[in-house]
Amino acid sequence: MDETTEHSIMDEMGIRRALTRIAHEILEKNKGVENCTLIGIRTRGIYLAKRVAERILEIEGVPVPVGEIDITSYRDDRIKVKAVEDIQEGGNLQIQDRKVILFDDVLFTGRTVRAAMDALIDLGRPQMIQLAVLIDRGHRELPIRPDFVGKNVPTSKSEKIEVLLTEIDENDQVLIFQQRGKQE
Ligand SMILES: O=P(O)(O)OC[C@H]1O[C@H](OP(=O)(O)OP(=O)(O)O)[C@H](O)[C@@H]1O
Ligand SMILES: O=c1cc[nH]c(=O)[nH]1
Repeated sequence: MDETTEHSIMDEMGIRRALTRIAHEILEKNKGVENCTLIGIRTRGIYLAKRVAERILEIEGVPVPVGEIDITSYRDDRIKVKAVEDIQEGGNLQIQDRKVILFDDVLFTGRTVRAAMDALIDLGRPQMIQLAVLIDRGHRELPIRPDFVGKNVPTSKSEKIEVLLTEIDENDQVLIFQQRGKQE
């Protein structure tokens, strides 16, 4: 592995509290979740969206549709469109005229989110798009600002953030690394 000097900056409890707060903030900003659809960007954004939907159900007693988007093939100039799938029901999700809340684990340059927004707009015209991220590490290269943030983490460009989630990793944790060979 390239990375050295690893530090944990968020543990399981910290992630749980941040997602609970984001669930409350989504409910407050949207005055409920009527007409809202949560869409997670592969891979970990999907699990974050699912967890927040579970919190919203607990708090408000209202189910909110959750979908996923895989933008691997859209990054930068690639234009191929892939379907948004409903990971709860296995079918396609309607995003036309919906308030779409996009989820990703880390926001860095903003290129992934831009690609996701391009793909969504190709698929149908959402009423609006909001953005939720677990970690905002700065260094934006595009004018993109999240509406909901688990934790703002000032970083140098030579550092790397890694989000671990129990759905696919050994535990829930956020790590920061100094990448060897990269200048601060
Ligand atoms: O704002 P950006 O500069 O686009 O960076 C953020 C993206 O980087 C990571 O994905 P990555 O492409 O590293 O793939 P991964 O999800 O498989 O780690 C992360 O999951 C975000 O989607
Ligand atoms: O530090 C970073 C930057 C982009 N994407 C990540 O997952 N981590």
